[in-house]
Formats: sequence, C-alpha cells, structure tokens
Amino acid sequence: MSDYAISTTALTKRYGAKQALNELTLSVPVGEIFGLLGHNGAGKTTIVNILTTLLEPSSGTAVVGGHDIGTAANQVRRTIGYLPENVQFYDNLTLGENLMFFARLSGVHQPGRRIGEVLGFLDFTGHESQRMGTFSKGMRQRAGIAQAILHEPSVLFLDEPTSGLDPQGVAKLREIIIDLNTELGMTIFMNTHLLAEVTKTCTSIGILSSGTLIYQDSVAATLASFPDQDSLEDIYLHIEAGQRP
Ligand SMILES: Nc1ncnc2c1ncn2[C@@H]1O[C@H](COP(=O)(O)OP(=O)(O)OP(=O)(O)O)[C@@H](O)[C@H]1O
Repeated sequence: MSDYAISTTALTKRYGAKQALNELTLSVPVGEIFGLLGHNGAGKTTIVNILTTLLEPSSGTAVVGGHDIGTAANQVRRTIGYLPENVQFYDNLTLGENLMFFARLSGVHQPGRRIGEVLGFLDFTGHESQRMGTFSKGMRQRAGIAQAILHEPSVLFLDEPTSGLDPQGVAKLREIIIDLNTELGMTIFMNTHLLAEVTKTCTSIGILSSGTLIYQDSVAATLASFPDQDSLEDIYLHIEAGQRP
C-alpha cells in the first residue's frame, strides 16, 4: 500500500461555468491529521464530496485509502468514514437504535459488540437509550463520529467538525480526533475555519484559494517558516493576501 492515504492528480470540478476546483494535486501521507483551510467558496466541501465519492470530478483522478475514486468507489466507501457538517439521525430513535441501523447498513460484523466498543472509546457509554432528538450539538457530533467509525475506516473525513460547538465541545472533539489518530491510527482530513484549533489538532495543513492549492506543509514547519507572524491565523491571512492582485 502507498505511503499516502489520499492523493489527487489534476482534480478539476466545474459546476456549469463555475470552476470550483482547478487541477488540484494534493497528497496526504498515512497517519496525518490534515487541516484544509480556505475562504468561503474556496472549494473545500467540493474536495471532500469528491474524495468521499459523493460527487464526480469533471476531470483528474484521486486515490483514497489505496483505491481509485473513479474505478473502485465501493472499496473507497468501505475504507473511509465521513462526518458531514450537519449530521442526520432519526431523532425519534435512541442513539443505540440509530447506530444499530447504520451498523447493519454497512454490514458491520457483530454490531452490538462493535457499538459498545465504539461508545466506550468515545467516552459515550450510558447514552444508548437516550432519544437522539434530545441530544445537544456536541453530543450529536460525538454520535456522528461513532457512526462514521463503526466499520473501522482507515481514513476519516470531517467537514467543519467544530461548527456550532461551545468551547467544552471543541476541546472534547479535539481530544477525540487526536485519540482516533494516535490510538487507532486513522488518517484524518478536516475542513475547518477555526485556526486556533488547527494549531492544537492538526499535523499538517493545506490552503485552498479559489479552487487552487496555494500552500501545503506541516504545522511545525509552517510556524517555523513565518517567525514574524504571531499565530497560524496571521500566517494564513499573510499567505492568502499574497494571492490577491
Ligand atoms: N451545486 C453547485 N452548483 C453551482 N455552484 C456550486 C455548487 N456547489 C458549490 N458551488 C460553488 O463552487 C464553489 C466552491 O464551493 P464549496 O462549497 O466547495 O466551497 P467551500 O470552500 O466549502 O465553502 P464554505 O467554506 O462556504 O463552505 C463556490 O463558488 C460555490 O458557490
């Protein structure tokens, strides 16, 4: 298997006349927590939708978890987990019932045992009998992660995972993401606007501007390369400003 969990070659997406992604070539090594940054409309959700096989590119290729998104989409789906920005559940069912439904849908072996294992890992045991409609945003996000990892994916995609969370929720999510990476060995790909969180959570970043990848490096190298800037937020704004005419 390749050293890369994700690699794209000249990935392009057009929505009619709108060019959302412009020949994007990007590689994320196995074991990274990769944060994709970019202004509103930069193309972040489009990339995630293509890499998770929800959307077809106009041209170009991508390999995720060792499988080509064009020729082996089913294998890609078995290899990845995905937490969308607004995760959907059956709100009148309990957490346990929801997870059992999704576990059966994705053919998880011994689903009851696996659900217990996942909830234990996420520090979420004891909520199985609670109706999802009563969950806070933070609890829904944790339930969304439980659902996304039931089938033991090797690559996990998170779209704006901290959106709408309070500081405690953000801190708990950070702890979970780092544990998934360090204890279970998952490669994580996340879209985010919360730059302070990226410094604490991610090992590498990419910056997307109007469909073009304008920067990619490790967080440590990025912070070292811009000693005059106080924070990753300042570095991001500095790099983005360099793109403007
Ligand atoms: N279905 C669509 N039809 C037409 N244009 C679209 C469609 N989906 C996205 N776009 C456009 O493509 C560009 C990239 O959109 P995308 O949602 O990928 O950006 P984003 O970086 O995720 O933005 P945000 O941070 O606001 O979520 C934007 O200009 C958007 O308006």
